[in-house]
Amino acid sequence: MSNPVYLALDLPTLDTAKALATKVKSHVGGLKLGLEFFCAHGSHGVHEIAQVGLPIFLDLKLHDIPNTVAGAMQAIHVLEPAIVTVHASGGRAMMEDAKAAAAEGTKVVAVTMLTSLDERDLLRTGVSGSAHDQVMRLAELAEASGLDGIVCSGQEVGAVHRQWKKGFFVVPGLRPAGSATGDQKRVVTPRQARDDGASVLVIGRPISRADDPVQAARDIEATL
Ligand SMILES: O=C(O)c1cc(=O)[nH]c(=O)n1[C@@H]1O[C@H](COP(=O)(O)O)[C@@H](O)[C@H]1O
Repeated sequence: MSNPVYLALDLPTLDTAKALATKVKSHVGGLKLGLEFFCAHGSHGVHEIAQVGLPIFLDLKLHDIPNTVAGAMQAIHVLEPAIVTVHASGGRAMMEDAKAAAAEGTKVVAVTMLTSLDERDLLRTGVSGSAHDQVMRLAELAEASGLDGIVCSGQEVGAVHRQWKKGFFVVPGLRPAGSATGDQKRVVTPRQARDDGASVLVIGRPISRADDPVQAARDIEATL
């Protein structure tokens, strides 16, 4: 089985991101480039990181009217990402058009409820009920819209997997036992998420901020 860990390269410079990716590349299965990276380094940065030779997850979390999101999806064909994110709360038409505009080999997955939110945060956005119900509702909408899968926390992935057998599930908010959670609120261990059906494990700071990132990546790999 290939390594399910995608390393989140949320780092200040292109050089540090590329150096880290090169160092840990034998111990992770892919590289995730998010908003911080893309705003700073754009397409040029993505091409640079692609040279490391691992699949690229372009985490742009697109959320706009259908026409605009479809245009953005078309604009990134040239970057050949393995995975791209949109927000499920953008609605069915937006997700349908995003998938229709994506390149053939790109998986489009919908962010349901960010792992940095808990139920009190959800209520403040006007949504009452549990994180579980919110994720299940948006997962159903993403599946009906023809997407490949969703992003959710490890606390919900088991339930979503039981409901959507062939879905592709991206799980961030992962922390090895005993490590700092930082801004993440719905957290599980990488092993727990994998056992519950995660297809991809997104891990950033537990590797990138470790004193020895290679050892941290190896230690996580050994638990899987
Ligand atoms: O879409 C994501 O990747 C994502 C969704 C989500 O709900 N929570 C979440 O943390 N992420 C991303 O996953 C990564 C987690 O990083 P760490 O908390 O440092 O492991 C970051 O790059 C986030 O942007």
